Amino acid sequence: MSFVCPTGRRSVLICHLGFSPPLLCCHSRRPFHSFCAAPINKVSHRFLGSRSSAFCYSCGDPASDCVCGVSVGVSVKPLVAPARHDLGDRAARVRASRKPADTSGRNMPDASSSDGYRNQNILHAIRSCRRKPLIQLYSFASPSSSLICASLNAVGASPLMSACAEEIPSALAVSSCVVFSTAQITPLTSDLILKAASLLSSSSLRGTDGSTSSERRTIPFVLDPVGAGLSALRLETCRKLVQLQPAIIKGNAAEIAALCNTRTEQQRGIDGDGSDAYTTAQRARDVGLANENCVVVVTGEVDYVVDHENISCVRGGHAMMSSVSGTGCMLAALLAAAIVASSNLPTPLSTHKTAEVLCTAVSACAQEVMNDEPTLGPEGFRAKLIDKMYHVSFI
Ligand SMILES: Nc1ncnc2c1ncn2[C@@H]1O[C@H](COP(=O)(O)OP(=O)(O)O)[C@@H](O)[C@H]1O
Ligand SMILES: Cc1ncsc1CCOP(=O)(O)O
Repeated sequence: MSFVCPTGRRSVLICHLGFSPPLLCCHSRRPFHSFCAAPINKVSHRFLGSRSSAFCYSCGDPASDCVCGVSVGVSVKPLVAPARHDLGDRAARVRASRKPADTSGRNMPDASSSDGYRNQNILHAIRSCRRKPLIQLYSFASPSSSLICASLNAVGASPLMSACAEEIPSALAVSSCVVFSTAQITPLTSDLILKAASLLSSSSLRGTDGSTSSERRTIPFVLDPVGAGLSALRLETCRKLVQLQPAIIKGNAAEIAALCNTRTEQQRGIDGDGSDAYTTAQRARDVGLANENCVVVVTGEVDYVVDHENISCVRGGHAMMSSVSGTGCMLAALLAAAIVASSNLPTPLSTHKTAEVLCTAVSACAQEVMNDEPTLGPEGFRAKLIDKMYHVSFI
């Protein structure tokens, strides 16, 4: 059964109304038997009676374990929770449409088993930054550029795609975080990227106030090794960037496998090739690609986030994401914005945690879009995904 918020802001759903007292609408504060987009941990404590418990509508987990960060509503159940299949029709459909657990990584911690930040809405945190995070992006392919710019703008960050060698110092001086991609690599862009990355890691970068980077905060960078296994130029450029210590490397399993030297055959295009993402994440840790200073995100049907000790997985999302060129690049750009937002939080998140909550939030948005409109095709999905991220909000 679904309801529309009286303020008209969001359509939400409550599966079961056997609770007391009535819930309050998060936007209008009027008694109303549903919630509107709100962090589930906040609403559950404030509005639920002692005889009720809340389950996230989006992921189906108990409120306290929910990691979606973009919950669109909760289903309210009596305290003694009935079997999961008894949840309301739509929630059951959501669960049925979830991606199957990948068996090889089955027993590993996933995002929902983490600490008190599990409900952190990182997209909201990006929007809440006092100054818009400015993300400088190098060498992204034109098919991805519009999606990257739209998604960064949607969450309240600013994209900058300066591609001029002479402009590197001034572009970097105003950047909050940088993303290097090999999407549209040429010998010229490779030089450009490496020049910019070297400047980032040197102490000679001057801030707009004349200070050097060593006197102010360091500017982190994210590496998106697009098609790393496709050509020697891509692989060599990525290898050199890895030496310069990216904060996050984000790639599909084929790309990360190429960086780990586990693939000898040529990658076919830029898409994932069905390599096992979990094994690849383990390998990234074993060979030191993922280390104390560098988190590796291996994307695919299940995303894996790995550093020198932890591997966690993020389930969710929708297969439609792999039908849209640029969703991987978009994720890299949003990860960069999330790094900035996280460092501005009163208690900054670790880079591992930042990557985990960002992947979770993007996956949840994608899943919600397709749950709302299962008949969407790739073009509609693309637009709705941006709109969904734009409307993510806290009460
Ligand atoms: N089958 C799938 N189901 C759910 N999400 C997916 C699927 N395939 C890819 N994604 C998501 O799409 C985004 C891009 O991942 P991927 O397609 O692996 O990257 P790339 O576009 O770089 O090859 C990630 O957020 C990932 O979680
Ligand atoms: C079409 C294309 N060609 C080189 S890079 C690129 C887009 C990459 O998109 P994705 O983010 O899905 O890897």
